[in-house]
Amino acid sequence: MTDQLKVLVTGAAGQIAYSLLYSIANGDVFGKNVSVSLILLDIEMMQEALGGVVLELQDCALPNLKKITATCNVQEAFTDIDYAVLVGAMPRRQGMERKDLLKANAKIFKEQGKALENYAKKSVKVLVVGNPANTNCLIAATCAPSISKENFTCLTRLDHNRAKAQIATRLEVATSAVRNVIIWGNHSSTQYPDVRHATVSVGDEAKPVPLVVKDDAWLNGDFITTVQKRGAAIIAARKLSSAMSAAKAICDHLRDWHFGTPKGEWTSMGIYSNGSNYGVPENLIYSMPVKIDENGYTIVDGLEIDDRSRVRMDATANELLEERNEAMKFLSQSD
Ligand SMILES: NC(=O)C1=CN([C@@H]2O[C@H](COP(=O)(O)OP(=O)(O)OC[C@H]3O[C@@H](n4cnc5c(N)ncnc54)[C@H](O)[C@@H]3O)[C@@H](O)[C@H]2O)C=CC1
Ligand SMILES: O=C(O)CCC(=O)C(=O)O
Repeated sequence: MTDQLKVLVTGAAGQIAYSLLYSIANGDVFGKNVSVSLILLDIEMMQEALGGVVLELQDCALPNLKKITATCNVQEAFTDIDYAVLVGAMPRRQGMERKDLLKANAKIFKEQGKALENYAKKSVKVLVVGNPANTNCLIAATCAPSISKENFTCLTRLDHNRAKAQIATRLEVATSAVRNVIIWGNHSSTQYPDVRHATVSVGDEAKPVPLVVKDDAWLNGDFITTVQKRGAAIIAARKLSSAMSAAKAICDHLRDWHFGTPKGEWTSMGIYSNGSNYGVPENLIYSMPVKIDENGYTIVDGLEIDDRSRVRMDATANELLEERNEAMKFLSQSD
């Protein structure tokens, strides 16, 4: 494993980045033995604020942090990077759906997809966070045809963590006792948080979550809608979208992608669908359960999908197909 990494974070003067950068720079994501060069990209207007973030990172006196580059220059930002954490995008406000951001944010991911194609290492691993995350990720992947589609992922780990926490709270157990929840589909209110295959540790035994919860009405009702609408609930309360929990989820996603998932566990990631898993259409970024090792991720296969799940999985795929149609219109427009 390499002992030096070049990590780009976009939207670096924004609120998620403010909660994220310390953990990356401190070695909590890529390990304490790796020195990290951080590249911080934000738009020109934000350079003064970004300068302040640099001052603070310097003042943290972190031994792992080899170099910090703050820039609004896309070529400088994307050159030779190992990881691209694409956060920079407009967040939604109260009353909006995430897909309402597509028009504003598609051009960012078109430009950054091209920059990945032209300047990044071909092995670069890309995590798209900016909303609508799945479709922005598809846009970036489409604009970077020489980079493997497997290297493009979007963040659904926040939804995964939310699902886990809801079950743990309900059962009054630690979140670490709950394993193998799944988020299927879009990072939107159509996502399907699925605990049919999840387990909870009771003593030495891992028991199926539905058997321990013993409340199918809750699992098929309020549990699902709470996870689906959690982002909106946070916006309503904070008048700002989630940042601390988003940053934590980004760290979890990157750490698992870099080091692998724990034995016997899977996680949820928005990944490229080639059309051969769980009836998900080809050429979508769709969240699925994956296990990760030194060879990359593999989709957990063979999980039984019941009729109710099928309907939910198709509904979120249909929303992604609609978003893709919109996105392709933006891609066909000249710059
Ligand atoms: N997938 C997920 O689970 C989550 C996604 N999000 C999304 O992440 C995005 C960022 O959220 P926040 O940090 O709260 O927003 P923010 O508004 O605090 O920060 C966004 C930053 O991106 C910058 N930016 C805009 N265009 C850029 C470009 N072309 N290149 C580089 N930087 C650019 C802005 O100047 C700003 O500093 C939003 O789209 C939000 O909806 C937020 C939480 C969870
Ligand atoms: O909900 C949003 O639009 C922004 C934040 C987000 O994606 C989330 O909290 O899940």
